[in-house]
This record gives sequence, structure tokens and C-alpha cells, in this order.
Amino acid sequence: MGIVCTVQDVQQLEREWASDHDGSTWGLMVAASQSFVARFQADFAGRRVLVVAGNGNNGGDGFYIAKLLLEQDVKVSVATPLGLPPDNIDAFRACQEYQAAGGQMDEHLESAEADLLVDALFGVGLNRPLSGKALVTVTRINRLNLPVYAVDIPSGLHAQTGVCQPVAVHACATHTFIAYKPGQLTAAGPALCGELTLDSLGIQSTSSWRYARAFEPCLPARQGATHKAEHGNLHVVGGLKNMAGAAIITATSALNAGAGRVFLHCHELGHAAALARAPELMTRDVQRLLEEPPEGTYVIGPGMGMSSLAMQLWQVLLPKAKGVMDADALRLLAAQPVPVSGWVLTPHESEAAALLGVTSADIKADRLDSAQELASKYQTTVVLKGAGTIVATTEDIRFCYAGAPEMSTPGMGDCLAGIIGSLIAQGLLPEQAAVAGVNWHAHLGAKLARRQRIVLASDIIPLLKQIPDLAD
Ligand SMILES: NC(=O)C1=CN([C@@H]2O[C@H](COP(=O)(O)OP(=O)(O)OC[C@H]3O[C@@H](n4cnc5c(N)ncnc54)[C@H](O)[C@@H]3O)[C@@H](O)[C@H]2O)[C@@H](O)CC1
Ligand SMILES: Nc1ncnc2c1ncn2[C@@H]1O[C@H](COP(=O)(O)OP(=O)(O)O)[C@@H](O)[C@H]1O
Ligand SMILES: [K+]
Repeated sequence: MGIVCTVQDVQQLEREWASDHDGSTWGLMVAASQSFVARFQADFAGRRVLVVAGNGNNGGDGFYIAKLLLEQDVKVSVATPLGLPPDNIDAFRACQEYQAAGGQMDEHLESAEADLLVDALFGVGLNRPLSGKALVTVTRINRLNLPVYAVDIPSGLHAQTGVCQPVAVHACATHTFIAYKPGQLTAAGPALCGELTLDSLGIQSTSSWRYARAFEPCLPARQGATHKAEHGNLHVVGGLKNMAGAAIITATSALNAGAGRVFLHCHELGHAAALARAPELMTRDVQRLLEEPPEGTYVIGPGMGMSSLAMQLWQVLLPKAKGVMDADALRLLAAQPVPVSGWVLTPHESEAAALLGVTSADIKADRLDSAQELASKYQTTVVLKGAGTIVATTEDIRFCYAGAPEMSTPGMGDCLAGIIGSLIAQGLLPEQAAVAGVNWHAHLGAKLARRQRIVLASDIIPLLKQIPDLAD
């Protein structure tokens, strides 16, 4: 698990470091550059490296990295499309040291022959949308079609939101310093950063936000003289008229994720289809839930629709049960917003927009802020799905395994809701179940995406039964 900090917190940590080191951050620039070169030593050896340096301290890292590469006899040149750094920042000294070591510079990046590119144009200091030369440079970097290694963050990516400003460098790898930044872990961040690594440079942050990819230690195992009753009852409520598929996906996912018994409360038209798919399921007439909901964990919403029956079910279950609210249950909640402590909410961006009474564009513009607002408004654990899923509670934030774009297929969210519900039924706390469930689901999706164009929920469901293979 890695620590995640806001940009402001990282900048504050840098200031504190400086106050312990004669007021200077020069030592940090040296350490960051050394760490970057060590991280990519094998990739750079014997190759021609083009460093694109901006005129801030991210560019400073670039100059110092170029100096270190020169000292290792790597062929390196620096492009300075935005001009040279001013003489009052560390980058100026880095530039001077590079020149003193015999380094060459050119304003134009096309003029250098290179095998790979180091992106040191902008780091966390990007504070406005790109325009003019900066915009042209980022576009040119991408057009060169070289492998790009980003220093701290791909240039043009907003370090807090993960939104391109309006374009950003597409890196194959990014080495970041001090702490992960939210924008690397959500929205466009995961795809643009490529393989992301962190060096804290020995600086400790008190942030409780984490980038958590592990899930395997949380998966409950069957051990010793156990009985299915000890692994929880999971009730899936949904699949009303003509929408059985969603609830069947949720129920079969929950079953394969290990819940002791899975009951599917859906329209009777779905019963035969569900049993044909998984005879281990127990199908129930959904109307009977209105009388007295049985004990257990609930996943309500997949394929539930917004009919008056759906509304009645939601109203009966809301105060009496706990578990996961997904899909149409979230739309019903959005229509009558109340705190739902104890329920995990699993909205995608459009459902999140309805829950907050804003537009999907508002959610896209700041996924982290939206996730926090949802947790606070509904006083519960929220899984904001999509590229770079965020799990927010009223206290904390977890950034999850980013999954893969090949997972953007119908039914994928129903599968996730079943997994999370199943883990809660097996005894995990809601937040633990949400994080482990998202990471497990995304790990399997990403694994399949390495050999499939499209990943369906039905591809993931059988893999849930297997012992996770973390090597691939
Ligand atoms: N300050 C420190 O203590 C350290 C900084 N480090 C590096 O320094 C980076 C941060 O450096 P800075 O704070 O100087 O910021 P950057 O180098 O990221 O960029 C700041 C410069 O870009 C300009 N700028 C911002 N947005 C722009 C836009 N849209 N178009 C054109 N110009 C724009 C700013 O006016 C400023 O001149 C980090 O990402 C990291 O790479 C590391 O060396 C570690 C230590
Ligand atoms: N581009 C993407 N990258 C990573 N994961 C994605 C991406 N698009 C979708 N997903 C994941 O796939 C699932 C889709 O859920 P959802 O939109 O609710 O689908 P549905 O409503 O059809 O079930 C979520 O877990 C989401 O995080
Ligand atoms: K950069």
C-alpha cells in the first residue's frame, strides 16, 4: 500500500524538509533525480535519451537526470521548448550543472534523434490549462511515438483530479516522489502514467489516504470443520420484469465469491434462467420480501427498475437490512436522499451525478471530491466506479486497482456488486469488502484484458472460484 497525498500536502512536506536542511530543497532534487535514474537504468542503458525539460523544478529534475545520465555515458540531450528556468529556483542550478558537465541543449525537440523520451515538462506545479507552446509541446511529445518515461507525473495531467489539461503526455512509466498524487490513480491518470512507481525520498507523510491494490489477504477461506451456514446468507433483490440478467450476474458472482447461501429474489420469469446458469442458487418470489425480509446481507438494485414494486421493496429494505445498493436502488435513493449508514453505495458516474444532484461532467471533473461528498452526504461507504475506482468513507479514501478499459461492458457493475455483497456476507467490514472486492474484480478484468478485446462479467465470474494467481 502506498501513501497518497494532495499536491498541497506534498508541497508542505517539501517546505518542512527544506526547513530542516538550511532552507534549501536542492538535496531533494538531487535525490529525486538519482532515484529516477536508478529506477530506469536498465531501460536507458545503450539508448539515446531525449529529456524534455520545462522551466520549473520538474524541468530541474530533468536537467539533473540528464547530468547523471551523461556521467554514466548514456547518450542524452535536453530540449527546452519553454526556455530556461529563472535563477531563483533549484532548476537553474540543475541546468548549470548539466551544462558544466558538457550537456547539450536545443529549443526544438524534433531536432534530437532519440530512442526514448524523459518527460520533465511539468510536474505538480501545473496550475492552469495548457496553451501556446506548452500545448504544442505536449502534443508533439505524443506524436513522436517514443516510449515516454515521466518524471513525477505525465505533463498536462492534473495531479489532483486526473483530468487532462486539456491534453497530457502518454507515458509508459512514471516515477513519482514523496507520495502518490490522486490524479495519478483515477480518471485519465492510470492510463497515462503507465507503470507507476513511488520513492518517498525518506519523507514521511501523515496522510491516511492509501493506494491499495492487494485483495488476496482479505478473501475468506474455507477451513476445518466448517458449514456453509458460517459463510453468510446473501440476498440479491432485483431482476424485475424483463431485467433478470443483471440480478443473475450479481447472484452468480456472489456465489462464486464464496457466500454460504445465495438467494435470488427476482421476477419468476428469471427463475429458470438463473437455475440453468447456477443450480446452486435459491430463487424466491420477490413479492414475499415485502412481508418480512429474511436475515442476511442484501444487494439491492441490479435490474430492479423504478416501478412501484421496486420502490416498495427499497422502502421496506432500507431500514431493515444492510449490504450493497447498486444500479436502480441508487436512482431510488437519489429521488429521496437520506443517510444510509451501513449500506455500501456503488455508483458509476451517472448514478453518482443523480445522487449529488449534479451532472456527470461535474463528477468527471473531480472524482475524488465527488466520492468524498457522496460519503459525507449519505454517511456511508461509497465506491465511485470507473477508471481508477475510489472507495470513500466519511473518514478516509482508498484508491483501487485501475482495472482495464476492456471492462467497460454491460453487467460488469452487477458482478462487482455481487462480489462486494458476498464479502460482506462472509464477515468483512463494508469498507474492507468494498476495497477488496474492487481490487479483486479489477485484477481479474485486467488479467483477462491482456488477451481479450472485450471482458464480460461472464468471463470474470468463473475465475472468482479459483485461487488468485497474483503472478499474472
Ligand atoms: N520543490 C521541491 O522541493 C522539489 C520539486 N521536485 C520537482 O519539481 C516539480 C514541481 O516543480 P514546480 O513547483 O517548479 O512546478 P513545475 O515544474 O511542475 O511547473 C511550474 C512552472 O510551470 C508554470 N506553469 C504552470 N502551469 C502552466 C501551464 N499550463 N502552461 C505553462 N506554464 C505553466 C509555472 O508558472 C511554473 O513556472 C515536482 O513535480 C518534481 O518533479 C523534485 O525535484 C523534488 C523536490
Ligand atoms: N475504463 C475503465 N477502466 C477500468 N474499469 C472500468 C472502466 N470502465 C468500467 N470499469 C469497471 O467496470 C464496471 C462497470 O460498472 P457499471 O458501469 O455499473 O456497469 P453495469 O451498469 O453495466 O453493470 C465498474 O466496476 C467499473 O469500475
Ligand atoms: K513530467
